[in-house]
Amino acid sequence: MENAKAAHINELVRVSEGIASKRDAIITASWRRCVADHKLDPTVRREAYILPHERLCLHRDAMDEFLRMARFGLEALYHQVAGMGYALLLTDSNGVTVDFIGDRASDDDLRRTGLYLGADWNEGRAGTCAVGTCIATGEALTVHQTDHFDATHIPLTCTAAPVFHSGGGLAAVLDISALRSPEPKISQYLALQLVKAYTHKIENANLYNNFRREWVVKLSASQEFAEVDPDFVMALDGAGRIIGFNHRAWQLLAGEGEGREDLIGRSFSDLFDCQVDDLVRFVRSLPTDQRTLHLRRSGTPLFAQAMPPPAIAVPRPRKEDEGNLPKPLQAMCGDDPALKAVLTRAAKLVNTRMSLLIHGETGTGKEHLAKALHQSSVRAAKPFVAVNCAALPEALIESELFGYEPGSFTGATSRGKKGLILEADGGTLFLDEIGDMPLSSQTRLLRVLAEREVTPIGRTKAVSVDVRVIAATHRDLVELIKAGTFRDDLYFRLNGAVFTVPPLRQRGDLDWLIDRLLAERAERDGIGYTIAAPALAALRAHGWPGNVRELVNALDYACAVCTDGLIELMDIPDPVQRSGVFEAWPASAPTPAPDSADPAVRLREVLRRLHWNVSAAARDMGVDRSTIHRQMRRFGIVPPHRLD
Ligand SMILES: Nc1ncnc2c1ncn2[C@@H]1O[C@H](COP(=O)(O)OP(=O)(O)OP(=O)(O)O)[C@@H](O)[C@H]1O
Repeated sequence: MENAKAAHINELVRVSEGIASKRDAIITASWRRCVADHKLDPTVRREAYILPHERLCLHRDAMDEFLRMARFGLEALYHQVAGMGYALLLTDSNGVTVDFIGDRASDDDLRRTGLYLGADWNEGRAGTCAVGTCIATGEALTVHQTDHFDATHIPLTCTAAPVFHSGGGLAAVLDISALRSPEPKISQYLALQLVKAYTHKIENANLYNNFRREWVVKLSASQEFAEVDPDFVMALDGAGRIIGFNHRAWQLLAGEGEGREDLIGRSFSDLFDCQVDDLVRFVRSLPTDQRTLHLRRSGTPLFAQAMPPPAIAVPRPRKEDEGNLPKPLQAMCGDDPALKAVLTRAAKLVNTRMSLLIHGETGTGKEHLAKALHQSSVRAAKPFVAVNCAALPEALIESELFGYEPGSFTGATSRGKKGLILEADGGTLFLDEIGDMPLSSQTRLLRVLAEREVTPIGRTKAVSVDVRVIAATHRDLVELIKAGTFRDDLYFRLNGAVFTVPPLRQRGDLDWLIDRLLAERAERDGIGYTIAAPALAALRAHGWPGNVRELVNALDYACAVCTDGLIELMDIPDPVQRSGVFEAWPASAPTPAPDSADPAVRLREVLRRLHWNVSAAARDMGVDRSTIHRQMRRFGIVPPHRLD
């Protein structure tokens, strides 16, 4: 045995030095990666590494819902191979074994060799192995006996295949391994086919689970299999765009050089000779042998089955919905075409259960819009519950949102807590600053959205809940997804429809808004307000970085300090007066003497503070980058790196 290990190490060294080998290319490429990239020494043997229990729990918690769903697939596969000496491992995308089924009689051997719960099979740690190399390449493969990099693993045969998320990223790896096997690698051929078949089943189950309320289209070359075991599965939103897919669908549809994520958002009718509205025919009206559609690129015919979203009882639109906007939405804007278009589209969705996502800078009125949507809907008589995800401490967010049973954790009150989601039952839950929600809460929120159930902390049984979720953010969620701090599956659930509330400086109805807010204050205070021309000019000239909130505050201040209801320039808050001058500064004006209230000095200060980053300064001052550039030219401000 020691000789075999020595020969193995010799071969590894030769291959890593570039000498050709008869082994599969995927194996030799991995050996070279282990030496060149992972800096593993072929002569050093490493025992299997099993994560401590607490760390394993973190890995398991992060994919809790997926694990529950995949368990059935694991058990079904284990039944197929029971008695043949195989153990089954499901690892996360880092190679940590988060689920495991093995023969109890071999428990000690399995644990020692790392075929066990908590074992880390990342290629960087374990060397060439089925799980690690599958993660590194995205390919299904068998790593048989001396294919392993580390001589410690030579007795094993391991076969693994990737399981992808319905949004494209790697979700998990399914592995089937044995402590002993015949020498020829071909002996594992059936194991490879089985693992591939089960990863496909798990992917499909995950997709159906994630998109229970969307159109799901199943396609197969066989009429009989389209329903029961389709090859290609896709989820579509109401506009017919792809929002989820299985790996085979990606292989079928992706163009040259396209990544998995590129398929998201593609129009179904661009890829197939079929519109989303035609899918209804594939549900029941056509005989099964006529339920075919064709791939546009190649003309390939495929049999189709479609699962429609569950029917939602939408009450007949009220009279006012038919032409004009519902009153609460109407009250949000004057004659601004961009905002009007947003409100008109939103009005059509008030009574759907679709989750909505509202984008916009701070203070633009995202919560105001969410409330107006709630008040315009049939849920108006039920609660509107707003949660600021950024303001809730991470430790409290779960108990605040999901509630808890009496005494379920240290610090829990003796009466327990209902939780904000259940408080909103029947009404609307507004999740402000959703981009700041911690990942663990995102996982639980996803389950609430998918299953319409909440499980309060300390309770084993879920409680069903009926909420309309509207989320808002001023952050770029796609960037957060790329950075790994926001779940892509939650994003796809939330963005049933996306609205962007324009910043106040871009709105064409500022005068209307000022009038409206003053009229509201007049009614509140029992006094009529008039605004003098210079004061109005200052309001018009301001950049409003704080948007409507800043305007509301400015007018509240002006109403409080003005005399006899006449708002003069001096009644406007200082910063607004000043930046009014700043914005309206004539191009030919002489450069003013330095003074901290001076716009040139202020701009220079902001730029210096933000290391001369024009975009950051524009954000800080609530104006466009072009305004900053223009004003730098006007005031002769030159960044230090351009001085020479
Ligand atoms: N169209 C509007 N008409 C009247 N008041 C408005 C309008 N839009 C916003 N407001 C008022 O402006 C203030 C800020 O609005 P809101 O809280 O909805 O903004 P937001 O975009 O949710 O802010 P943040 O991102 O900071 O949470 C509130 O006092 C709100 O009542």
